[in-house]
Amino acid sequence: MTINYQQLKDRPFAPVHQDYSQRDTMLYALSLGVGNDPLDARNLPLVYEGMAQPLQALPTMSSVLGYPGFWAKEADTGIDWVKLVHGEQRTTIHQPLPVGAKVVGKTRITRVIDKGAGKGAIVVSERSLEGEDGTRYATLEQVTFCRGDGGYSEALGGQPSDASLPALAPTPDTAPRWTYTHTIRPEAALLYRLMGDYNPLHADPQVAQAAGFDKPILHGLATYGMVCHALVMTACNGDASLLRSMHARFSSPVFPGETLRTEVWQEGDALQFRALVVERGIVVLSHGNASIAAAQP
Ligand SMILES: CCCCCCC[C@@H](O)CC(=O)SCCNC(=O)CCNC(=O)[C@H](O)C(C)(C)COP(=O)(O)OP(=O)(O)OC[C@H]1O[C@@H](n2cnc3c(N)ncnc32)[C@H](O)[C@@H]1OP(=O)(O)O
Repeated sequence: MTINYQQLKDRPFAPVHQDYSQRDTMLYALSLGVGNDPLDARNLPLVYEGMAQPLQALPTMSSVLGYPGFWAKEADTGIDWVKLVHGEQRTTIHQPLPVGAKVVGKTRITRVIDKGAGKGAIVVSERSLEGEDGTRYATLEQVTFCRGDGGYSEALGGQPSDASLPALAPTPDTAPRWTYTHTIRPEAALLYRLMGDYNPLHADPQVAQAAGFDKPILHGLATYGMVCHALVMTACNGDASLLRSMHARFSSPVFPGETLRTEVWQEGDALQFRALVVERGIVVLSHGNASIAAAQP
């Protein structure tokens, strides 16, 4: 299998229409473990519709709506799908997501980048998430690191390679303003895949081993959703509607059952963040940059 640059750039994606309800919104949050700390009532408006504060959708729910599925597995892509991992996710929020709506996701591939033989290739796709009434909710950029596809530009008589996305700033060396800890349930990946990413890497031990991991790893977007929850609980003081953008790099795999600690820095409306696995002491999500609607006290 070899990536065909032009075929990939031109790959058509049918618009994905989705009608989701407040039950889906609560299930999304529950799949990330929201609510497993019953003593923190600020979590309840994300998972329970009966509070005085109305139910809210976590902003990263946009990453599972209008999602085109695990299309990299289709033979026409030429991608060695077993070896791919999610590299980065960048989300720009135009309007807070309703807790239920009819939406449509429109996906296109914007960049294909050769990192060199033995290193990998990067595929960047962009999805516009819109309401069926034309409201723009979010623009999502997904960076896929295709570990098995490096050196494609030398194949097929020579192929182009696009410029990389602008680099994300690393987090500061100073102490973070906030930390927030999530206990990741052992079955978290089996639950999260039901949000629409059925990549067997997250469920099947044999596929995980073929990809070079001891066991199935957690979806990058599950870690991303947990970190978004941490941002909402800290810098947004529980108000999910304040988040305006959230960009981050997946720097190392996370395994279900581990403990995730998110660290957050704030300067005015700009946030920086990263997340570590406590048991192994390693950074798993880095280069986190976000913005919020107004500086919080
Ligand atoms: C297409 C269909 C869509 C499908 C979407 C995804 C579907 C999901 O089901 C899949 C998942 O959720 S996988 C789980 C989440 N992701 C991960 O666990 C990946 C963790 N990260 C890694 O393993 C390494 O960082 C790794 C392997 C990514 C890179 O490590 P190294 O090879 O050691 O990289 P390094 O030598 O440090 O750098 C080489 C060049 O690559 C750039 N880079 C590094 N990490 C990156 C990352 N995470 N994302 C994007 N680019 C990255 C570096 O900047 C460097 O670039 P340059 O040579 O230009 O300086």
